[in-house]
Amino acid sequence: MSEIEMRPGTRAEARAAERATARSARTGGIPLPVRRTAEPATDDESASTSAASKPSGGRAGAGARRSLFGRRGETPPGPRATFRQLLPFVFEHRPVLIVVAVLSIVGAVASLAQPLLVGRVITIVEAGDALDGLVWALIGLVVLSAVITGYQHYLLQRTGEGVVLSSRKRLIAKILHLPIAEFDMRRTGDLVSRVGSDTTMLRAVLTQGLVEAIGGAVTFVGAIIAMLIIDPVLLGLTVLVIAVAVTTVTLLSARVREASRAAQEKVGDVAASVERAITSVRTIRAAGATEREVADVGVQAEGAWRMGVQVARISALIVPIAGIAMQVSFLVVLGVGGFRVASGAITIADLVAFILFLFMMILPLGQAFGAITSVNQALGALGRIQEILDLPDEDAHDRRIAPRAVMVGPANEGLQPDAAAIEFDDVHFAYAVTTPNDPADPANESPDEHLPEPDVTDRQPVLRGVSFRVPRGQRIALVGPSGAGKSTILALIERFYDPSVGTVRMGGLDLKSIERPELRAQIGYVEQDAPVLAGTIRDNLLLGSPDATDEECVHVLRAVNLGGVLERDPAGLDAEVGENGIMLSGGERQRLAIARALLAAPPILLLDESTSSLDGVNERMMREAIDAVSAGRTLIVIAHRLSTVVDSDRIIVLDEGRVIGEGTHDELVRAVPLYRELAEHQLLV
Ligand SMILES: Nc1ncnc2c1ncn2[C@@H]1O[C@H](COP(=O)(O)OP(=O)(O)OP(=O)(O)O)[C@@H](O)[C@H]1O
Repeated sequence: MSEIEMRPGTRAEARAAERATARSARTGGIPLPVRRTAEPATDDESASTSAASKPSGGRAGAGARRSLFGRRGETPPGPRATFRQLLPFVFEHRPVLIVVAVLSIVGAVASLAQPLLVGRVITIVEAGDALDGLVWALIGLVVLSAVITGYQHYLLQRTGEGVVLSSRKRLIAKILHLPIAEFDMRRTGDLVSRVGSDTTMLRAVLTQGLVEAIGGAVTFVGAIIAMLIIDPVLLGLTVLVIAVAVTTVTLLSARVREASRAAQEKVGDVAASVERAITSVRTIRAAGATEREVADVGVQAEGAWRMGVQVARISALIVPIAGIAMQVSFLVVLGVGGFRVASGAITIADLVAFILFLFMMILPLGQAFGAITSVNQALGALGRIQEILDLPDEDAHDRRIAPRAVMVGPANEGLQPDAAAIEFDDVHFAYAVTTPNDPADPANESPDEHLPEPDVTDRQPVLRGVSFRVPRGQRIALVGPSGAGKSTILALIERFYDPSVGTVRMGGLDLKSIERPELRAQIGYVEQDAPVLAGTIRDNLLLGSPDATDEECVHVLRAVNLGGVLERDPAGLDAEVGENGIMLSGGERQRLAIARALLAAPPILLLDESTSSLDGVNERMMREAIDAVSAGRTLIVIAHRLSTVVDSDRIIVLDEGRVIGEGTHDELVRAVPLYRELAEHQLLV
């Protein structure tokens, strides 16, 4: 299995490895011991980790990863959608579809009238009578059919685009509301592929599928009735041939659906690999790994190609089956029909009309076969879409446990003024990691759907009984070795995750009783990594405060020592920052993110200090920025350079998920060996 294929299943491990590599940089070059919680969780601890951090998408969650664990290159069954799940997407466009259906019926009737007119023309010509307006009527019918077909085609294409649009909107809205834990376990590229590629498959249902089948059905039934009237014997023979073809196609269609779903999953794998390669292009280049990455993505692309070819192979069987059915029935009708004309059972005009009706019957049959293929392909893709749509939102769990949040009305209503701004009370937490079972193990087969159940394994605790208080208006620093759990503490305050045991409070209220938007309105959060989005400086600043004026933007930029970036580019606030803010230095990115948080003027600011750009100038600028932002608000800073936080009101020292010391810099240097070690390495004592 390639490195890329392994990736999602081992994400936490990969992350741990990355952290290990970055460790010395993160501690400012201090050779701190790796603080890994190697011992197994106690019962108490593992119990404590379950509820909140389990991935919500249990079975569904496994689907995205399942293809990566396939047996001998086969893709095990993945998420499947039913025809009923497809209907809401189609029925959203009911009015247009009704128009199309009516047009189809009119077109079908116009088509059905043509053989009758042709038969009539032959009879009149045979009798030597005048045709009068019959030819014109025939031409009119042909033109009418063509116009109806063209307009119907346009309407269907347009509606197909509408289905793609609405499915994309629903999917992206759902993705952006998923619990953060879902993103820990899913590959970005695969999610992007579902929005981009899977949704387009739904279009085919309309353009080549369902609605044309309505007109087709009318033509088909009409033709059968006409043929029955003309010659039941000939019809019987024709139906026999066609019944064989229909049975074969129906059997093949299930395989089309499965192969199509697998093909879409492979496309998701390709997208995930491409996303990884592009987002890490500098690292890959620097590591001389470009060709290997190209080859790896190529392998993924070939996987997608192989599955695409498999779909083509199965679909290709359907086309000749329809063709053979048509030819055989034509030959049968021609041969047997010739005998019947010779024996006087039917006239030549009847035979010609019968043959024309035969074509009319076979055409919708071909359409129906096409519809079966495209509907099955769409169901394959819809399975992947529905898998995400069925996941609960971030706040779904809250709605179950707290139907009405304690805080109603303005965000700070209900907060107790004299309570601590933030308080951790015996908090335990572990990230849940879902590892798909090996599908090769029959014990893992779930009998009903043959889907291996994910094995949700609670991992070692990251926080173990953490308690501390952050009084209002104070500046608190969290320090400790890499992996001690500092960023996790901020993630719990933001409610990206909930504690497994214990309580986190804001203003005396359990965070779980505060609705997330209200909670987050109280908090500014500056992440450690990639905190800047592609776009302009203005885009970045206005992200959380869309109504801020230019003056306010410039003011916060200056407050964090970023006035310079405005001067060096004539575009000023409209200067582009590049993908992930690549056009800015690491320190500037961090300060731009602080400015963004500052603009919203939150009473509480969480700052996960960057581990990079720790040269003297940046460090000074960061210290000044922190001074500026701490005025009049509660500030919790994760510090990797103690110099930026020595003058904090209090410093909390964490190690292996526990608070091992708390106090001022001087107190901690005296009392906590780990802190003294940190301070010594950073030449602060
Ligand atoms: N999303 C996640 N999924 C699974 N494990 C995670 C996740 N985030 C962090 N961890 C693990 O939790 C532990 C604590 O991580 P955390 O980021 O809180 O540490 P930290 O003290 O902030 O480290 P650093 O100083 O290096 O940023 C680490 O072992 C890490 O691998």
